[in-house]
Amino acid sequence: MDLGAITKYSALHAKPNGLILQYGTAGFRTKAEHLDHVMFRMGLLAVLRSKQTKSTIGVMVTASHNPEEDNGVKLVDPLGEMLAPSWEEHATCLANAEEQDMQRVLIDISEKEAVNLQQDAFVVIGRDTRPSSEKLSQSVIDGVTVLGGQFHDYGLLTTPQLHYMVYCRNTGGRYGKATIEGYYQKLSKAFVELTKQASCSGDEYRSLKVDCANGIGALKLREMEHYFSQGLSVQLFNDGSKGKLNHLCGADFVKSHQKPPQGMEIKSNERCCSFDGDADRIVYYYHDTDGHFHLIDGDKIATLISSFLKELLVEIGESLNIGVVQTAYANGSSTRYLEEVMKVPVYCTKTGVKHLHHKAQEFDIGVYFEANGHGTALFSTAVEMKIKQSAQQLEDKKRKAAKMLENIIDLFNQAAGDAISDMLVIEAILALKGLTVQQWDALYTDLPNRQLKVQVADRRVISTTNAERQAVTPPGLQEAINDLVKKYKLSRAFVRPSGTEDVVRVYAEADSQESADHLAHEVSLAVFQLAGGIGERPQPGYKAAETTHNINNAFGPGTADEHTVPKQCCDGSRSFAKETRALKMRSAVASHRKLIMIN
Ligand SMILES: CC(=O)N[C@H]1[C@@H](OP(=O)(O)O)O[C@H](CO)[C@@H](O)[C@@H]1O
Ligand SMILES: [Mg+2]
Repeated sequence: MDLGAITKYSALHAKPNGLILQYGTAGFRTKAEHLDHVMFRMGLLAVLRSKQTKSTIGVMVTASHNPEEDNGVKLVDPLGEMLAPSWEEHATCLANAEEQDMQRVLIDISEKEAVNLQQDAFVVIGRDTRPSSEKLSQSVIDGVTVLGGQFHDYGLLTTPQLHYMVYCRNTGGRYGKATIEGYYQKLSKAFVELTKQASCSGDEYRSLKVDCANGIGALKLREMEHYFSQGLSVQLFNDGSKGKLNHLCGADFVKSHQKPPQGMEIKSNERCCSFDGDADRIVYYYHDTDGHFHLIDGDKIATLISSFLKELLVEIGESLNIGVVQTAYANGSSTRYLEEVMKVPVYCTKTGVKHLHHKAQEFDIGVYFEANGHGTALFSTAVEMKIKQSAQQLEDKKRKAAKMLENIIDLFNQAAGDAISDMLVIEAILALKGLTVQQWDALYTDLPNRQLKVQVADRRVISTTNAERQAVTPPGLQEAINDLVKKYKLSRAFVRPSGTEDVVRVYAEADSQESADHLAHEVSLAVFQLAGGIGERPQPGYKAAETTHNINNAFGPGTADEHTVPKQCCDGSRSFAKETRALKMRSAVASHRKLIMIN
């Protein structure tokens, strides 16, 4: 380690005084202008991690669904997964070290992790379309180079494409070719093979409207579309030619506001979907003939996928264990449907895909999705081999099912949730099963729900257990929530400190939108009173409703307030549900009566 060179170059990427950032659920995220030193230092850290693991490490420059002015960075571990937790701590230490402490921190990390400094290092870098991303990724490269690491800069990539590249490079090409062409070819070949097998189609034309959030997804989907055009025609909206990244569009906007994005004209019953800013999340939606908006979120995507996989396994005659992994945000109706109707075991983990991913790895086939549309399916190596064999050996119908499963396995991005890959999986399943978007939506009816956020002086006063569904501290909070939940039917509520913003999130679910709204408000008040609320008391009518563009994993001076956008009013999004869903809900409520109540 040339400590002199590190000190010299580090001074060119100086840390702003007093700024403290934390490696959160999705790496570092804050205003782009505060990130130069973090990028340089993550270049250094990626080299150490690469030396330690003797593998290629990825660095992705993106702030996903955050506003265009923000940016962020995260490291990708050898099998394309999120950085190991102990290294997240190193990342936080290194990012916050004062200039004079940099050498010591680097040596500390190397010693603690027994890094062989003589080992070669290789780092691959990708970035999204933000104006700040190119310069910031150059700072990553500076960090890599000064520690003597080799690198390959992929330039513009979606986040899951970078995860794919890392996975390919560390598995000797068995997973696929580590080029953008390799990615397009692997996925498209599997998709075209699958759709060729579809004899009937629920929708007359296989066409789909895609809102690309004015982000990288537009560029990559445009590059890719001719590879799979035989099986699907896509119409791109919010492709970055005029609108601002993530502004009033994208998966996060659609999910949290439960309304369509701007810039997309939707005719009734047309199938539409939205990507987020770095194309690792996807949600579907449509307008029914009465003009009502229907959202199909990650929970319903997981249901479609797992039921299809289960059917194929039955057809092949294989009894492999398949599990679905969700978080506490999963709609209660989805969990119930999966467990009681589909008879699939469901597990709940903490928020953040790294938790879901790890749990999903425990099954032969693990399907995981966050409600916001981030997820994928994982297949154990043994399953992949078994299915490959079956696709060669079995007869007729069974063989056809095994072949389908083989292609589906290739179509998933098993390194990370991937909007493009998930979109193709969903389109293939709908075509193969001859399902329309309405039929898919009708699998179950979501319980009305509400998400709010509350500002407190220090969100760390809230600690949770049981996959974040129960608050352990501050004292009295969980008891207060229990009492409130008892007042409503089919109700459930929980609170947790966000890992990406300086807020406490509140989630409530009940038999009607009014009840869910009331419960969420009352729980917000309990948080405000018992967990040190600051600013205005939560008001009914959702002044403190979830907004799309709030960030904060910063604790330092000049960070918290600066990055919190003014609270917006939510439009009570599901008001349409009041009249039109009354009927549907009655039957959902009736069937829920059989359930053991979570309250
Ligand atoms: C309720 C919710 O959607 N939370 C999101 C959000 O995490 P929070 O820890 O809730 O801020 O950002 C994460 C990273 O993108 C994502 O994994 C997660 O699902
Ligand atoms: Mg994202």
